[in-house]
Amino acid sequence: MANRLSEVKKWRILLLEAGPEEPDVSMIPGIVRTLAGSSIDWNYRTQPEPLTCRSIRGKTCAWTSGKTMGGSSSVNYLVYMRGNRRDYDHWAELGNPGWSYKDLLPYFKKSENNREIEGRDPYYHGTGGPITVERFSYLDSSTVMLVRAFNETGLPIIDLNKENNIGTDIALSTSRDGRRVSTNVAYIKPIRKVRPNIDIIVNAFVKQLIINPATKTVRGVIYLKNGITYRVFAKKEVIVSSGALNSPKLLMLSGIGPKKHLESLNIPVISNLSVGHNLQDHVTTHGLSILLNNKTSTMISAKELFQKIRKYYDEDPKKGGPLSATSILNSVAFIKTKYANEDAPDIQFHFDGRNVEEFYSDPQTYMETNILPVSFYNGLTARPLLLIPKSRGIILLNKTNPEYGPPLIYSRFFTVQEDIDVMIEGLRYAISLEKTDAFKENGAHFVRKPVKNCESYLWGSYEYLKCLLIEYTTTIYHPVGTCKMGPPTDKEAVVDSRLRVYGVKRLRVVDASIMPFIVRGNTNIPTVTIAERASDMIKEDYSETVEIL
Ligand SMILES: Cc1cc2nc3c(=O)[nH]c(=O)nc-3n(C[C@H](O)[C@H](O)[C@H](O)COP(=O)(O)OP(=O)(O)OC[C@H]3O[C@@H](n4cnc5c(N)ncnc54)[C@H](O)[C@@H]3O)c2cc1C
Repeated sequence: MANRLSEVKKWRILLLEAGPEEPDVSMIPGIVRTLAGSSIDWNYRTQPEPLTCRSIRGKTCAWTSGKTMGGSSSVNYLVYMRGNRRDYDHWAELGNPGWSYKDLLPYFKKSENNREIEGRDPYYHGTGGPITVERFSYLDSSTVMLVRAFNETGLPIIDLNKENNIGTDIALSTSRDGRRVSTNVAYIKPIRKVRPNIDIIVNAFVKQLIINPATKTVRGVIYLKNGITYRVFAKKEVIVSSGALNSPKLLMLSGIGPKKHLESLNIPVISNLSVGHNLQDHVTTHGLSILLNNKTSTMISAKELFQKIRKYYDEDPKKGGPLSATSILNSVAFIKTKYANEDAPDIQFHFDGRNVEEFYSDPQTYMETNILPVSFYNGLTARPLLLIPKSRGIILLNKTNPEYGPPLIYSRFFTVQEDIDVMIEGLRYAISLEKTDAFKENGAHFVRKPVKNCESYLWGSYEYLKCLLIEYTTTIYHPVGTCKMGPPTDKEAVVDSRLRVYGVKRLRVVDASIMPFIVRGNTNIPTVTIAERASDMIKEDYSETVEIL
């Protein structure tokens, strides 16, 4: 947003970011796990609930979210994915003109600098955009094995970023020469200190919007930096892009949200809207493990690990090797189970590497402490993701400390039975991969030993798989929907199709929170596309022609 809006020479843009500058460490794809729980993570956790995260420490799940320039795109797993045509056509059908797949395809292409264009259809892919997109040069045998295995089950190997994404492939990544390309790297770094009309303040925590209660007009924001409170005023408008967890928090603190909830906290209500409702994410489980054999295990000693790190640092300009990639995380497949009622997938598969013995000996501790680079493992965890959940969560303000305390995240995963049933289909599909030649040749097999707290069920049975979902719940951190876009007739809508907040003037929300329904794929590029689309809408609304500085 800040990049595209500052293309208009006569506009002045102020970008406030609660976190610090993006640290160098986040550039290294292979050590992405170290970023969760670090000082550039908001370190939020879900609230305890009966059907989720029961065997995770404190019966709550971590919900990692980036707190740095680039936001979650600076801590994410770099998978480049757009979702399915139906996702966007559905948004438009709900009464959101301008958001169909046809409307958005030019914006997907606009942000993309695809360095593998020879093998791809230029109708769908762009080469002139700020986000470099390529495959990691490092590939290990398990990554290839998984795509081969899915292919053997009948899934075609396809470009997963066309309109229909039922199939499998090794995913593209938002990286360049073995380094992360976050939105900060792509959009902000190139224009910083180049365009005189953009100011960026980091470590600036926005506490509240300044709203004239009589006219319901947003005038600016109040932010805190180094213990000092500042008030800053906008001539045109304020755009909130704090992500699906923090945008609803900021709106509610400013009096925009569900009346009853705000009144219970003595917050004067400016606009009574369903802010924080409609929370959706791609839920999955840590519970299912695949063991590899000595030949395909990539586990290394501590000494070798240090050598790899040194090698990564020394390589220039193009980084290679295991630290330059997120290896196994890039084997992706999309399937349609018997529950899908559209010609589109309802399960996506991701895999993660793990040390199987350590996981089994103490799953809780392993999950909270595993920060080994992702390319080193002796086993895998198979993660079917629920692409179109029916359950809906909610975000509320923290009663004891609404301003500085974390928001209360009630994921409410699996509160609709069908979500469990679809996921069980996904888990069974994953287990069926064991029969493929690809698995057999790689010596890969499922560990048929029940995990802790699910011992009373027969491994592989419906009840056992359900137990994995409820005890070892996780998401891959794709929260969306909490400031839902919709027409005025939609009682849950928070913003209209031009992303203006209902009942308040001069305020928009532009981030993953506006998605009315979650997309069938990873959410970074869809969010970038929302920002690209919204920037043009804002320029249209002010009838501005762009003159690049
Ligand atoms: C661990 C992880 C792995 C992921 N993996 C992938 C992946 O591989 N592929 C993919 O496509 N997607 C992935 N995602 C999801 C994707 O990164 C997000 O959907 C996307 O970045 C969301 O963008 P956003 O702008 O809505 O929010 P964010 O990126 O979260 O940005 C919000 C920004 O606002 C700032 N902020 C919040 N509150 C305030 C405040 N009060 N004052 C000032 N600033 C504030 C935050 O610090 C942050 O910088 C992953 C996410 C995570 C966390």
